[in-house]
Amino acid sequence: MQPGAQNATVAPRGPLAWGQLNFLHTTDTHGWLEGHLKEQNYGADWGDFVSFTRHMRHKSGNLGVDLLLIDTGDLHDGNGLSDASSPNGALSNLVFENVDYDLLTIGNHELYVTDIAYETFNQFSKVYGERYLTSNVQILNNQTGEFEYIGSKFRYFTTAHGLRIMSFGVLYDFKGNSNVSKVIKAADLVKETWFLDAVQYPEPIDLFLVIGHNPVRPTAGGSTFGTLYKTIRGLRPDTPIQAFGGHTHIRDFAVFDDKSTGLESGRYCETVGWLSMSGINSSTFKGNMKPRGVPNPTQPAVNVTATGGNPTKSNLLYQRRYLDFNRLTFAYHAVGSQDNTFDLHSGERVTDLITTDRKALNLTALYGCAPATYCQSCKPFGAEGNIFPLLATALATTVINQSRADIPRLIIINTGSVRFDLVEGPFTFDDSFIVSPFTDAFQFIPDVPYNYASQILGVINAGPADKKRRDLGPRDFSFTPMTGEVCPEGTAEHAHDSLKPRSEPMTRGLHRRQTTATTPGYVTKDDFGTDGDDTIHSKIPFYPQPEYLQANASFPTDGSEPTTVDLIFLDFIVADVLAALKSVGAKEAASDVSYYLPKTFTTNSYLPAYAKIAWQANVPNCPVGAGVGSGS
Ligand SMILES: O=c1ccn([C@@H]2O[C@H](COP(=O)(O)O)[C@@H](O)[C@H]2O)c(=O)[nH]1
Ligand SMILES: [Zn+2]
Ligand SMILES: [Zn+2]
Repeated sequence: MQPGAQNATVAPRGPLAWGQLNFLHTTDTHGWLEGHLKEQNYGADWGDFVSFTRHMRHKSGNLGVDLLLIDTGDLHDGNGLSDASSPNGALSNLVFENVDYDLLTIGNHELYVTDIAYETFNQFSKVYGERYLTSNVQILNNQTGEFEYIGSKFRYFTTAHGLRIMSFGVLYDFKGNSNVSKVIKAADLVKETWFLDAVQYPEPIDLFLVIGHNPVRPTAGGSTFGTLYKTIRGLRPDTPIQAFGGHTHIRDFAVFDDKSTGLESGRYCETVGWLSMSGINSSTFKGNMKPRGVPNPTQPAVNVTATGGNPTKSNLLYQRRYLDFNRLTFAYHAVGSQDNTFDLHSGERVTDLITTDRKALNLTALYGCAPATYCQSCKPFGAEGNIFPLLATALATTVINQSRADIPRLIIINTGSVRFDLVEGPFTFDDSFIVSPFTDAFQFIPDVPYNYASQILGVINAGPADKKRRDLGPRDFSFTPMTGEVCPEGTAEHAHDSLKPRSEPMTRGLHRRQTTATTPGYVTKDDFGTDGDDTIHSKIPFYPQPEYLQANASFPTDGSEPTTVDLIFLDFIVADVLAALKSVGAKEAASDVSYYLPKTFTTNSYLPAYAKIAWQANVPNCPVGAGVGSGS
């Protein structure tokens, strides 16, 4: 745990059930390897996770069962530890690599920027070798001029206790990658000869493992698991298929059929997914089907939340759990691994490395003192305490081209560029990445007639979901409801609703007010019901937010409308803005677009610039630790 972080106070609901085959799953860590320094629920760091995984491996050995560790990508963009280095991930990947994963796959955030794509290919993928699966992602080899797979297309392997597994790693049909990589669509992948040959491999297959940076629920917009599942099931009617997904940042568990399920394990080092299963038929399995001295999995693959459920004929039994990323949880579940000492030298070394990196990156450098907590979804859009009015003020204050400062301007950003709540108290270099990590720059079209410019926000916010995010294919799921997000109707419903806006799962400001034994946090409903959260939490209010935010500045002071405005927007959303201009009949087009500010002033710049202007005076009286700690 990093200096200043706190441990959780509420223990897990009970011991984990261990089966014949067990999994620990992380996804969408986005650089949060230092842990959540301002929240008790998620206070563990990557060093604690290293100790935990080693204890769990040891325990699996004692129990005579298999344990596989899986990660499904998105390693950067979201935290200073990953994003303050160049290229981002250069230091955090070295921390991440201390976990001995069995299978990993690539996320979209490894492919937006060419340097990062090559760092992933040349460095990260080599650390894990054949365990890094990229069944549908290739990169340009500069030497040969040919595209080659970044990692392995598939991996056929036998576990320590003799299970024979065929595995694939499939990224959703991502379209926002830089031009040095190629993402092969799932519909094409499943027609490729090598894929069909791997599914019909001549050696016995006891289980298919399909991991992907890919929403795990096949019916979720944007997921390609349905395509993969149908193809494999069509050729192999009786073999269990187990999926692990990501990208939508939710806790979710989906039942595909009586021997196929999928787990998705949240985001940002808030969640470690646990899945155990027994009943896999295998002539070579030499371990224990029902390990003794621990609970064993009991749930058949029946969707208990669907009306009527679905019948099961298979012998497979499962348990899924979503573990909170804190030391109390890790120590609780590691008990019995060898002795009473949770911290291992290997873990402590990683904790020290993170501390050293944080110092070297100067992550605690202070821009100002935030006077309050501003959350992404715990308050209605525009309400006091909602982050977006603050961001509109910050944009209006800082996005100024001095040569055009007096010209009225509209500034539009995508709310997806905002990744986390902004907490009362010190606003640091680290926090600047936590809230707004991307480096999207501000473009503009000068002198757009106001009657056109004023319609753009409405058009893009009302636009069909499949037009909203440039990096997703048709049936985009811009909703991304963090399941754990404490939504009034329960989280899984949101996961199925492709029109719900993106949101965030926790509201740190609220945590301070909680005084009962249950702390606010994830409350998940999935196909196995409502008992998946390892620590029982109370709900946090959730309000959907629009996809785009607009600020205005230098408007006439007499309240009249300007005739023309500078229409400013992020380069990330230029295509959406141009399409909207066209749809309202404006003549402005791509050739009219240029940069409003130097490209170095980005979505990661405007909040620090604003904090220096508005929040520096508060620094001497800054309540250090304000907004910190759930349940305190
Ligand atoms: O340059 C960028 C890149 C991404 N975004 C936003 O992030 C999401 C994708 O994040 P995931 O973690 O993969 O879900 C994308 O849809 C954008 O909303 C961005 O704003 N700028
Ligand atoms: Zn992600
Ligand atoms: Zn993603």
